[in-house]
Amino acid sequence: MVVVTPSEMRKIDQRAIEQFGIPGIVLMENAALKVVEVIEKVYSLKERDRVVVLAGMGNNGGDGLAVARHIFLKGVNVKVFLLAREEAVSGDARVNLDIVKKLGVPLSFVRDESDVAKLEGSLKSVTLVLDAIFGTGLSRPVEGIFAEVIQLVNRMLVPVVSVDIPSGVNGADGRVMGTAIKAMNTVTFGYPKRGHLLYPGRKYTGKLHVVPIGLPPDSAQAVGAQGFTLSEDEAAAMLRERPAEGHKGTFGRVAVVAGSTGMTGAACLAAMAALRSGAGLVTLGIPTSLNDILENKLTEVMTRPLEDHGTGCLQEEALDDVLDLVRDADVLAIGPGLGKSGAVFEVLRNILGRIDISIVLDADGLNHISRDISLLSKHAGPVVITPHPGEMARLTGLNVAQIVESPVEVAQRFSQETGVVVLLKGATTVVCHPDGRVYFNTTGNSGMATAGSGDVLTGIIAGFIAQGYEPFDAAVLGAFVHGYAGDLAADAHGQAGMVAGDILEAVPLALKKMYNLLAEHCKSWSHRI
Ligand SMILES: NC(=O)C1=CN([C@@H]2O[C@H](COP(=O)(O)OP(=O)(O)OC[C@H]3O[C@@H](n4cnc5c(N)ncnc54)[C@H](O)[C@@H]3O)[C@@H](O)[C@H]2O)[C@@H](O)CC1
Ligand SMILES: [K+]
Repeated sequence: MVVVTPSEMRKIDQRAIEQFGIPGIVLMENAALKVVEVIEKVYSLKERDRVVVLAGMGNNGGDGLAVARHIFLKGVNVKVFLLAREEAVSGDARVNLDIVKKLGVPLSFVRDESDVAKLEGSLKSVTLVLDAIFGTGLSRPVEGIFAEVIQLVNRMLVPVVSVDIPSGVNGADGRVMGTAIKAMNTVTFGYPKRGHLLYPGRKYTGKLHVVPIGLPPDSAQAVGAQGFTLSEDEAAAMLRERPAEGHKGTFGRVAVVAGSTGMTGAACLAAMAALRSGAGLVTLGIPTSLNDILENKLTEVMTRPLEDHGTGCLQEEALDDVLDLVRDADVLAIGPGLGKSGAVFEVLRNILGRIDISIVLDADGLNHISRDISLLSKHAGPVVITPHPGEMARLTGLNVAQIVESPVEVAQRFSQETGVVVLLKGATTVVCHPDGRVYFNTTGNSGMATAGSGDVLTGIIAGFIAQGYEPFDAAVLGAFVHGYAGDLAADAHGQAGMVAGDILEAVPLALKKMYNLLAEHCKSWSHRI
């Protein structure tokens, strides 16, 4: 599903109106009818119910006024509070304001403290509040009477449906502009906006309903939108067929170089995740002193001892063996638990210059690369990096707060500057392609913020690349499957106590569910597993 920015949405609306001659008031009416449909489905309003509509001066307010009219005509007790002077309302919103007035829909103005007190009285016995104060036209921080009204609604803990986006949430990046409505449901038009999917906006949005309003087909593509998210169906549709006649080689070979003393778990999780995501063969390169431990811990993964001079940490002399290990592989996952010694940096530096298979670079691998990010551009094959905000901070020289505030901008810029696929982990993980595409991942939960979770993700992505997925698709699907497995793990164990091993164990089940979904959609295919 395509995800747009407010400015792309403005272009989409403009194009529908100017190039296709669909009047703006028609789009507004379609939008309002869809909001009414969702409200009826979720709340099944009766005549005795009381609805308060909060309308701003723009088209978002216009939508709210049109919804108020429809609810009024159904006989429901509705009251509109307009947060604007009447003269300030123009265009399509004005048309709807005039209709509301002529129909006699109860209408009050909120201009000062005493009006806010009146609103508070009305909110005491309300069934539902419709928030149509600001939409995608929000252009500055919310202050004054607007902030007071929003905070009042949040304080009263009444059920809120937001029109298009919770008022106060920035549609471009999910930032709260001073204060914002906490909605239980949000009905948005045509396409989800980035602000619905990025935190904190995602939390304020509640359940998101994306409804059609009669826009011309492929509107988002026509204005060059490059954001997207995946529903379960869409993610399942990305899965590659697993040929019945396939053998180990068909499903690819993964080399994992990981681990050091005290960090053998990272190596195990990454290597096993590659197998669990469907790769045919996985070989783990591991410092020699740790080989016996790994041989014991792992059954299906092959191991390859690498020179460590008894230190439990990779030494420069390991390079030839690493190059040999990689010779037969389709992809190299390198980094988890490798440690911070200079020798590891030397190995990494030499590998990047000498091989051309895809590389998934994570954890300590990324910390080493921060010393010289030009190495990323030197690699002849595709590179996927999977930093968390701390690692992204080291890579870019920014601080963590800057990364968390603008994850998409930072990841996108880094991807474009270095030519690598950047998967930036977060509550909403984003994946950026150097060509500008951005994926917003919505699976997963905060129980996944647990040691080793990222190692599992690295393994899954490598496993997908080995099976022939394009590196960007592997990262996108990897983020989806990792989060999906995390959700299954949380169902089984709860978010507090789940550990990375639970996520790993749930990966095959997540994949099975997705393959089954795919099979349901195309019954004729023969790859149900
Ligand atoms: N044809 C269209 O363009 C359609 C637009 N639709 C609705 O229109 C909305 C966008 O409408 P608009 O562009 O009119 O914008 P909004 O209705 O979101 O609000 C913009 C108005 O609020 C003011 N404003 C912005 N930030 C403010 C702040 N912090 N404090 C006080 N005032 C502030 C602006 O100056 C402007 O007057 C969408 O969210 C959607 O709900 C829908 O009706 C569908 C069709
Ligand atoms: K709104």
